[in-house]
Amino acid sequence: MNREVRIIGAPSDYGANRRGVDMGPSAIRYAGLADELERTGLTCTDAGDLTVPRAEERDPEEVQPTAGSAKFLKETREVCTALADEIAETITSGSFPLVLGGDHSIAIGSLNGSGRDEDVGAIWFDAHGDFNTPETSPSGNVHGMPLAAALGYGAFGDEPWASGNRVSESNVVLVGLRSLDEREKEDIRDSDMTAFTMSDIDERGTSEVVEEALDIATAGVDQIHVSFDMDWLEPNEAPGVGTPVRGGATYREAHTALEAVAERDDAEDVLRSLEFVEVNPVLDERNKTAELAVELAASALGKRVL
Ligand SMILES: NC(=[NH2+])NCCC[C@H](N)C(=O)O
Ligand SMILES: [Mn+2]
Ligand SMILES: [Mn+2]
Repeated sequence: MNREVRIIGAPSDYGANRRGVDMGPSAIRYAGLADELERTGLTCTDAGDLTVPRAEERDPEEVQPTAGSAKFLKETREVCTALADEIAETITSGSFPLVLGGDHSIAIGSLNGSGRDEDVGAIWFDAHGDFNTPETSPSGNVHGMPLAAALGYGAFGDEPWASGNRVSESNVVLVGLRSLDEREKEDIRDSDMTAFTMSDIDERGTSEVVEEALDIATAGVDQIHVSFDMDWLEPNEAPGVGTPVRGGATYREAHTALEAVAERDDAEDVLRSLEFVEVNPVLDERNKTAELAVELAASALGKRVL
């Protein structure tokens, strides 16, 4: 990474069913993000946190799980619009946006900001597909919907964020899936995205899968957004997440994956923006998950063992 890194906190928990993920950005900063990036040889500035509507004012009705809806859409729109603007400005100014979530709903803003002026691809490291729509979601939680939202599926087709970006669907690659809802499976299969499951990683190995993901994500576009959900990892490595799923990536696989991203970026300048989401300090063990996010951010941005 040869650009100045600009840290942007997006402390929203409106897309998740468990509170606490709004404290993710502080936990990651507290775990030493800026120092670690500087030790890696990067210059970085911290833009602070975006303003998020006050949780105290949330509608208690919307806190209940409701299939076939999208909870806190107004608040999510507000956060994502601000985030998209911040990312687009950061890129225009020649810096590199490193976004700290917050739950994964903030990625609607990240994809919009990253894909505002240019066709972009995306790699999505996640246990989940995050491809539900308000119609298909079993939970109503928008953190299970950001890819469908940014690409304008279902009721999201009417949202300004669907037409407001140039994310190219055939350049979107999901990596390491292991928990999908039934309708979501069908919709991923029917989409133009590419999906690699945890079984693909078991059979072929992390390096090969991530190299292929990078080839697909960058085919015909210059740059990509990388979205990293901490629940991609095995829960014992990353206990501080709201929706843990067994059978995740190991500590070493996670570093391997992000080192591959960094190497490709070194050679071809492919990284346009990067985010780490779903760190929930309330559920964490002594900030372990935030500390891991710091390590992984450094790997993605060029830290090497030797
Ligand atoms: N970003 C996440 N952790 N997403 C979890 C989504 C879980 C489930 N598929 C849902 O729609 O509710
Ligand atoms: Mn996710
Ligand atoms: Mn997830």
